[in-house]
Amino acid sequence: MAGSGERSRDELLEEYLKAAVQVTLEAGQIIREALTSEKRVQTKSSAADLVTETDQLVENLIISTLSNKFPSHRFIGEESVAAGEKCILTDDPTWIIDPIDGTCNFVHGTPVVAVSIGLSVKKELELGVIYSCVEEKLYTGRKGHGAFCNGQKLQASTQTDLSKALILTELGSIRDPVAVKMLFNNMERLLKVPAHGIRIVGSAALDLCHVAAGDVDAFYQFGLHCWDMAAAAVIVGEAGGIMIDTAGGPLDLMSRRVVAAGTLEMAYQIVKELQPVAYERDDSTEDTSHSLCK
Ligand SMILES: O=P(O)(O)O[C@H]1[C@H](O)[C@@H](O)[C@H](O)[C@H](O)[C@@H]1O
Ligand SMILES: [Mg+2]
Ligand SMILES: [Mg+2]
Repeated sequence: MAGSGERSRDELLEEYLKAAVQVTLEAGQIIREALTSEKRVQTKSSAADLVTETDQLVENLIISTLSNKFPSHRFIGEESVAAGEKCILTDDPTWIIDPIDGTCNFVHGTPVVAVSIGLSVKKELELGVIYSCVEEKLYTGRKGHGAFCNGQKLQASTQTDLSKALILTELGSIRDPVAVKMLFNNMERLLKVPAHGIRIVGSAALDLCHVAAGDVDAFYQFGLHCWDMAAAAVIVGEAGGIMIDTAGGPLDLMSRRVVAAGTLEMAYQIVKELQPVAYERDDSTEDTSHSLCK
């Protein structure tokens, strides 16, 4: 039991959640205000993998704010990793940050953009905050304490039949013809079941919030990153949903692939239809770029 001077683990996690919410709302306002302004756009792993000065400014704001409050914490940020920082998860409290999820939407002024901040402690995802900046919908989840959208409790879908499912996915920023063909093949296989429909909104984090809210039945993707999934893994789990590997095993945060659904039965039916698209892991240190998608 913590002494009177020390805070309990529960109090610490509550403090972490509060700090994450505060900086997420601040970041969301910056993004909302910059949505229709002139942007300086650069590319990363492909001509469709975009980054703007707002992504970088927001990530710096989040990291500086949280590291000032919690100096012993570590950070995995999408744009810091793009600038060469390592994407390695240790036992230390680690914030896993996507400053703008939906940057391509942001560049085009499409109002489907989010900030995503997850926290891992001893390699366990403990809390997640995702803010849909234009809708002003704040999704939060803390392990063992439920998931909420603007304070309303979230409950994932109970649908177990793939032929009655509405599914979300993302094609990502890969433009290699073979990989694109494989991504479309997976969509075709699901439509042949036939699933009710497949939708693409351009933000994996918001896709996963829809799974947590129960207004779609499942999401899957090959090619997303740990910062797209970290916060959502807590929110989906706390809403009664499930996030697993595309091969059916437990979620592997660094694997660049995921199936999320309201029920395990739904997730397994999707796993059965999917053919793998191999991407280099987020935490990969070898040079495998010749054989894997980036
Ligand atoms: O780069 P941001 O942070 O916008 O993340 C998106 C990826 O770029 C897409 O490839 C991916 O398909 C998802 O849409 C993901 O949300
Ligand atoms: Mg992202
Ligand atoms: Mg991003």
